[in-house]
Amino acid sequence: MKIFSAAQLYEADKTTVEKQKITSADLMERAGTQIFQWLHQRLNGAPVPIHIFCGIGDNGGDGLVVGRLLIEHGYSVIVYVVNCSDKRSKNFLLNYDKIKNVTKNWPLLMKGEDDFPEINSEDIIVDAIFGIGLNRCPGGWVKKLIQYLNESKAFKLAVDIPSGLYSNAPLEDKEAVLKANHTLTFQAPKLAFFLPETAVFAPSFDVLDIGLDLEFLHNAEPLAQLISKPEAQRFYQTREKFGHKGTYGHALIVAGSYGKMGAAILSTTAAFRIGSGMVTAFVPKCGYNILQTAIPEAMVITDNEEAFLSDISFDFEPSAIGVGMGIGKNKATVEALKKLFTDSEIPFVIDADALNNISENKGLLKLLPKHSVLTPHPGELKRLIGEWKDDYDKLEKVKKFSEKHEVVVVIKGAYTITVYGDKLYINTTGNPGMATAGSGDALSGVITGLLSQGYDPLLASVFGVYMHGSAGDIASEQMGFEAVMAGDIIDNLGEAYLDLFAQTEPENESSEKN
Ligand SMILES: NC(=O)C1=CN([C@@H]2O[C@H](COP(=O)(O)OP(=O)(O)OC[C@H]3O[C@@H](n4cnc5c(N)ncnc54)[C@H](OP(=O)(O)O)[C@@H]3O)[C@@H](O)[C@H]2O)[C@@H](O)CC1
Ligand SMILES: Nc1ncnc2c1ncn2[C@@H]1O[C@H](COP(=O)(O)OP(=O)(O)O)[C@@H](O)[C@H]1O
Ligand SMILES: [K+]
Repeated sequence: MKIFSAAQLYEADKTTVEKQKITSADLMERAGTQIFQWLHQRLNGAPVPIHIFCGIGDNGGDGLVVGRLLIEHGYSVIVYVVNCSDKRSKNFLLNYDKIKNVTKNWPLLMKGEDDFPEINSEDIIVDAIFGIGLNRCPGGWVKKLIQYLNESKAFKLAVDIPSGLYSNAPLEDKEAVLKANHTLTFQAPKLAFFLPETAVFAPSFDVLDIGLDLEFLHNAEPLAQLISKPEAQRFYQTREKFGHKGTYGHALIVAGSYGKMGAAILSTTAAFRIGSGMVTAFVPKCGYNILQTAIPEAMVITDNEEAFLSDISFDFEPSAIGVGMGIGKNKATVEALKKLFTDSEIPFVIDADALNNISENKGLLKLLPKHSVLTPHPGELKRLIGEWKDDYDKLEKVKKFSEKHEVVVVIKGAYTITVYGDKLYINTTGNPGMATAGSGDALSGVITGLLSQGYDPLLASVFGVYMHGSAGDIASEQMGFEAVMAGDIIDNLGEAYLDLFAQTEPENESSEKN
């Protein structure tokens, strides 16, 4: 699924009106009707008070449509107009008139703090104050209203986007954004829903299809691609009936040091579980018995040093190399990395201490084979590219870094974002159960294992991140977030493959669940 900018959505809106020969009011009616249906399906006529806060633009117009339809269906509705300006939009005015036909309780005009209503915790708040047309940070009493609503325990449903959030620009004041419990967004999710600083305001959302022109949406270059099951299914490469272990490559995992041999075990196992034909672990001497005992399927080569890596030499040609998990920052290890990067031509997966060593010895970057995959968590990324002002600045810096060094960068997080050149791929699987030691080691093993099977570096990254998250989701469903350990993610990679093509109940066609 594509993520578009606010400007592109306005353009899509315009094209749709022209091509479908409808008015923009018709489009607003579609949007409002979808929100109404979502609520109606869940409330089923329940007499719960619904407070709808409408701004004076088209987002407010949507709120008025929802209000009218709810009133027509007998719901207990109070509509407020957050009267922050006299410049009301055409479609706001049209729907302001229309709502007067269905109720004697005209919308309440709010002009300041004295007008803030009492809201009970069992009530529902619909936030239609600002949508993607927000053009400055909310201030004055409107900011206070947002804070007032945030303090309420009532369920908060945002229309299109939580008010105060820009769809694709940095946050100015986090005190001036509505903290929605759920957001119903039109046609395409907004970039702000996926970035750490802003995603907290839209922790869950549904995308409502309002029938914007498909040709326009198809041809428009998105800000980012969202990777869900349909995309992952397209990336999957079928296992051949007559394939043998050589067909699926020989991955080399260069990992571990004294006290951190678990990292090598996790990555090696993950490379196997994702489908590598053969996996060799390269570890310091102290890891020999540990690896051979923990993973009998793996071959093991040891360094001359007992406790850390000093010379990474091997006598076969791996089809992919994953390096860095738990290797530490010994000087000899940095030299060993230098030689490894210089001698190899195939793309690497670079993780953990290999990233930290690169950050401290930037010359190593130049030695990396093109299209290598770097998998930093936010701390490692900061060491690699320096501080950023905000999430958007971070993305721009990573794009530049990716272009300059011709590498894929996987920014790990709740929504992991893979960056390649100026393209962004946002993953949708994964959960807080995965915030546990070693889950990153599992991911680097997964990506290395996919590379070894012939997936190209970008596909291996995007598909690997999806599968790793999906395995984490299955593990969490089985045992709850808290109990998940990295090994459980790896153990469920097989289930994640099965889930990729499992038959499921058809979803409501008009909405995509997040
Ligand atoms: N595009 C689509 O496909 C469809 C879009 N639809 C809906 O339209 C929504 C976009 O509507 P929109 O363009 O009218 O903008 P909106 O978000 O209501 O806000 C603009 C108003 O707020 C004001 N304002 C802004 N910032 C402010 C501030 N800090 N403090 C105070 N005022 C501020 C600004 O005032 P001004 O700058 O003119 O003073 C202006 O009046 C979109 O999110 C979706 O819900 C659907 O109906 C159909 C399909
Ligand atoms: N809240 C979360 N939601 C989804 N995925 C998460 C969450 N927290 C962590 N993860 C995933 O778990 C992995 C953690 O990696 P990392 O921080 O390198 O762990 P470690 O260094 O312990 O191996 C990443 O793939 C990250 O995306
Ligand atoms: K809103």
